Amino acid sequence: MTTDRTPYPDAFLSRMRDLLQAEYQPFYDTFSLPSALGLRVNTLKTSRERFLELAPFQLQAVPWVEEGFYYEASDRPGKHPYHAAGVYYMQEPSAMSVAAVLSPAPGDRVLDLCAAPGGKSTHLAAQLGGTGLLIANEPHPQRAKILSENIERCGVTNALVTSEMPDRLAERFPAFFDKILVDAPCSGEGMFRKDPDACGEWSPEHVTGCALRQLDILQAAAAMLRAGGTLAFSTCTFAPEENEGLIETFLRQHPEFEIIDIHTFEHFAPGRPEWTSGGRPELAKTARLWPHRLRGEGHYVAHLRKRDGEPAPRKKESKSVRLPADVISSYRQFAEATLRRVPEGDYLLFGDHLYLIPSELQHQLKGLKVVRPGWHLGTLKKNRFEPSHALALGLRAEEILHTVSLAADSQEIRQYLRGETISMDCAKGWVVLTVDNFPLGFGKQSGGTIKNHYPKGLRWLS
Ligand SMILES: C[S@@+](CC[C@H](N)C(=O)[O-])C[C@H]1O[C@@H](n2cnc3c(N)ncnc32)[C@H](O)[C@@H]1O
Repeated sequence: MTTDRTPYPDAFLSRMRDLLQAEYQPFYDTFSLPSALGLRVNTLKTSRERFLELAPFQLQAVPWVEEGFYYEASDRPGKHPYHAAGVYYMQEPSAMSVAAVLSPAPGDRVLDLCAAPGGKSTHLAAQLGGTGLLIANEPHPQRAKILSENIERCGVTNALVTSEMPDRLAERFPAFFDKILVDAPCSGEGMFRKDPDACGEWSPEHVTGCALRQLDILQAAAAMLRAGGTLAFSTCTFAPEENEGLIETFLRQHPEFEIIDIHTFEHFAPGRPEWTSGGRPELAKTARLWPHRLRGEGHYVAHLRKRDGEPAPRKKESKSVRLPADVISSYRQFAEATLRRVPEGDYLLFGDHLYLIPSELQHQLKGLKVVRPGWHLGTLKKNRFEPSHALALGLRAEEILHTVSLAADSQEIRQYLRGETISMDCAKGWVVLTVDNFPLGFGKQSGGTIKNHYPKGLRWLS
């Protein structure tokens, strides 16, 4: 039931009033304020400083993430060619805190278990800087596709996208990962202001159901973390059952885990042990992001370390699978004629599609639903090689022999993003079109015209 004043369920509001007491009014007042809009610079593509020189937006720094900025609605960054080039990811500012807490180190094996649409996966990938390995998993097939497109747009070359239930992955990857993120499906109370329709599904029973599902997901995550590894658990809800209460239940069942204090970020408020049945004081080391205390939506983050358990399996020297010689030679012929750096490593042929994949996973993927097995290089078509969009977006302009550099406000950029041909005399054959030196995609020049290879599904409407 809702009051006629707000779309928010009465039971939700009265629970928040009981929990927050004197803080309830400032909390409640935020529901009539606009949500903060955020974008995060993709450091796989550029630095924070260079972005600030180039970006035509009204930006203010998000205090808890160096790469994060607030923008104004009139900036419309989703309509700028930089977005198509993966220069930034539009992400709710509080949500940026989670990868900042998990903070993977170069070379880590990282799992993002509930990953679509990919805000936190692309942040984790940027932190890895092309090293190590990221598995971004999303069980819902349609959402996994969107996740995969975002991984591609952001130029991530060391990630796999899977679409599995967590327990199926846990069978395959025991004690495998150094860092795991569980950004759990939740009752979404923290997003009610941004999206009042999200209230429709809410009920006290829904909250209980979410907590049960989160515990299952956490159990699978625990099995996949190596001894000494760390795990971040986050939700965008206020319900204690899905936050401190869930972590308390998990710790009771998993004494090998401990909470790491994340109060190095001054804007975060401590977790609330008094809102759980057991009241374990260390729950105060988890963090709550409150909309009345910072410029962002409601979020909860817990950072856990697995003290002991199985060590990570050693990296296996897997024998790379040999591909037919004509496949490799057709790829190399293309790459040597088009690129300054030829991406090489362990290849995988998936139908006609050629990928580079992390070698240690060659034999672990069989039987899993894999949406993107690695960096898609291109497709073999009757003895010729056609490069993929992912190849263009995973390269830096300096790594490409022939680029056509377009200004962000040029007519040609809009033509290209709409899928139109462009009249231009440049190097014959494959070229990469760039916006201010950020690759946007392939085209093929002949007779003074560049044929458009920007993917049909991504094209801008006229
Ligand atoms: C909060 S969203 C993730 C947002 C994402 N991390 C991001 O930053 O863009 C939770 C995701 O978990 C997925 N999900 C639902 N049930 C799941 C399950 N049992 N195991 C793993 N993920 C699940 C949902 O489809 C949804 O995409």
